[in-house]
This record gives sequence, C-alpha cells and structure tokens, in this order.
Amino acid sequence: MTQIRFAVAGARGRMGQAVIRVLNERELIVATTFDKGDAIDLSQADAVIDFTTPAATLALAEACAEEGQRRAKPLAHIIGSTGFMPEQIAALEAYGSRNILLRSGNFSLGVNMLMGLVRQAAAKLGPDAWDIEVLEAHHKRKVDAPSGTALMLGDAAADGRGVNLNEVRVAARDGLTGQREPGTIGFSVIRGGGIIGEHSVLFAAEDEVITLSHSARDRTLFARGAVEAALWAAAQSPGLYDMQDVLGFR
Ligand SMILES: NC(=O)C1=CN([C@@H]2O[C@H](COP(=O)(O)OP(=O)(O)OC[C@H]3O[C@@H](n4cnc5c(N)ncnc54)[C@H](OP(=O)(O)O)[C@@H]3O)[C@@H](O)[C@H]2O)C=CC1
Ligand SMILES: O=C(O)C1=N[C@H](C(=O)O)C[C@H](O)C1
Repeated sequence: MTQIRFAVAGARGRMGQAVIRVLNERELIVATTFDKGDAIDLSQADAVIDFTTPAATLALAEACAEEGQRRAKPLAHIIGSTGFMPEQIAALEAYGSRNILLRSGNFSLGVNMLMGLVRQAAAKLGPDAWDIEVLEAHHKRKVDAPSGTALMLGDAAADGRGVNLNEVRVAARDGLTGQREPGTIGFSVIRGGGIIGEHSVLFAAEDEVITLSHSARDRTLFARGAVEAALWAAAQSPGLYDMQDVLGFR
C-alpha cells in the first residue's frame, strides 16, 4: 500500500506541534507544514491535519477541493478546529461532496466513549426529575467557549432526550436569572493556567447527582487520535465523518 503523505496546518500551534511529533514518532511522511500567512501547497499531500481556526479551516476546505480536482483521489481533511458558528458548519459540510471531511471537537477515545454513556443516561433520566449540566475547564489561551467537546457532550445528551440542543441550551447565567427551566441543558466554563481539558456532565436530581467525566492529561492524546483518524479517512470516499465512525461507535 502507498504511504499516506500528511500536511499539517497550524504547524507552529500547540496542536500542530503535537501532531508533527506524533507523525515523526510513527515515521509517517510529513509532506508540508504551514501556518498563518504561508502559501498553502497541497500538491504533495494526501491528508491534511488541521487544528487552526474556523476561518482558516474553511479556506483550507476550499484548497483541498481545488487540489482534489487535479487528481483521481480526493484529499482527506481532518478538522480539529473548534468555535464554528452554525453557518460556518453548514458551509464546511458542503465540502463533504468533494473532500473526505472528518471533523471532531475531540479526538480522544475517552470522550468519544463518554458521548455514548451520556446519550444513554440522558435517555433514561427524564427532565421531570433530572437536570443536565455540562462543565468544562481549559487553559487560559483557549479562545472559544463552550469547548467543542462540551458542545459534543451537550449534543449527545440532547440526542438521548430526543431534543435539539439549540432549543434547550443555556450558555451563561448571571444576575437575577429566575429558576432553572426543566429540560434545559446548561453550560459552565472555566479558563485558567495550563489545564489541558476537563469535561463533566452532571445529572442532578433532588437527592442525588450522577457525574460522568473525562480528564485529558496531555494534548498528545488528541494528536494521536487525529493521526489515526487521518489514516482511516484516507481510505474512504468523499463524505462527512467523525471520530465515532473511526472508532466504529456509530
Ligand atoms: N478536536 C480536538 O481534539 C482538539 C481541538 N483543539 C482545537 O484546535 C484549535 C487549535 O488549538 P491550539 O493548537 O491549542 O491553538 P494555537 O493557537 O496554539 O494554534 C493554532 C495555530 O493555527 C494557526 N493559524 C491561524 N490561522 C491560520 C491560517 N489561516 N492558516 C494556517 N494556520 C493558521 C495559528 O497561527 P498564529 O498563531 O500565527 O495565528 C497557530 O499556529 C482550537 O480551535 C482548539 O479548540 C485543540 C485540542 C484538541
Ligand atoms: O483548545 C483546546 O485546548 C481544546 N479544545 C478542544 C475543545 O474545544 O473541546 C478539545 C480539548 O478539550 C482541548
């Protein structure tokens, strides 16, 4: 089998550096790396690993599609960037007809496993007795909130209850908020120091609380998952995929 050639976007960033380390450790081919302001040349790459920003990811999706037109096999675009607005997600997903597009707010096995547990718990613990709250904590340099992972966990909880997260989401509380509305899913955010990524989903009833949580100890974890995802994606057809597909959890 021919070896997959990788491009790394956001190469000087925290995740870009971790991805390059993992690719080198695994003796995989790093064909090109680029950052903000660099020209994007994907002519030697089969898969692009992208931990940048929503705007950079959208531009890269277009570059992948244009490069894909020049060859028989489309490019795999592995997207770890978070903080997308709904209209940006729609624009990005349109590239699923031209690129192999795999996006996840968290590439760890643990969080993807947790999503299934949260969905299952939310399906059993109804809104009359159980309130769902998602808590997350990250380092002080993170620029988006709630985290992509928190939103994935919120989505899993909403899915378990058969509702749309956008219709039940409470993003912030401050001042005279009034009592909690039954059926809502609240999000709380902490930013500080070097915290890699802490996520919990609380199911709170009158007399008991269940907490399902995940703690990331090293961001290499996400880089390893993204490289696995890219190796998997390179063998797929154009379409929209996520880490649940890679792990066979769907
Ligand atoms: N899905 C997952 O498992 C994970 C997702 N993330 C997400 O990944 C993203 C990046 O995180 P992190 O590495 O910590 O952030 P950093 O700020 O450390 O890195 C982002 C990098 O992207 C670069 N960049 C910005 N714009 C462009 C552009 N137009 N083209 C190419 N590169 C560009 C930045 O360059 P410059 O500094 O010059 O602007 C920077 O080097 C965030 O959205 C974060 O939430 C993080 C960890 C895990
Ligand atoms: O910005 C980060 O650092 C992280 N971002 C992702 C997110 O938004 O969920 C994943 C991880 O928690 C680290």
